[in-house]
Amino acid sequence: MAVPEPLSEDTITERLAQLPGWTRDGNAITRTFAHTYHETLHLAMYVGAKAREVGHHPDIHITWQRIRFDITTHDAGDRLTRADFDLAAHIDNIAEKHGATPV
Ligand SMILES: C[C@H](O)[C@H](O)[C@H]1CNC2=NC(N)=NC(=O)C2=N1
Repeated sequence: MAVPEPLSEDTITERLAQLPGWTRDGNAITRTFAHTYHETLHLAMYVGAKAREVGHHPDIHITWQRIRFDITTHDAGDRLTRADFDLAAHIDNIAEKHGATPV
């Protein structure tokens, strides 16, 4: 399979501007939501199902009433690609649908 192409800095800036709430952390993008501990577990499952569907997987960090998603493309040497931003948009939709509060 072809190696995914890392995005240019200009494109990263553009795509990030379309995803309010997501911030850059080096070569990853990250966003945290608040919910009950139980619901963060549900959210992880729903996002996991979407990740399986699209073939791109976020790192998921769950703590007390917080869930954080970190996304980068490992196949591109941990660089940002369009798949990262597409997945972030899916996560926003899922989080909103399930009543998670942006932090
Ligand atoms: C073959 C398969 O599509 C790849 O290994 C995918 C799976 N999910 C992935 N997820 C993420 N975040 N980065 C990847 O490089 C990646 N690669």
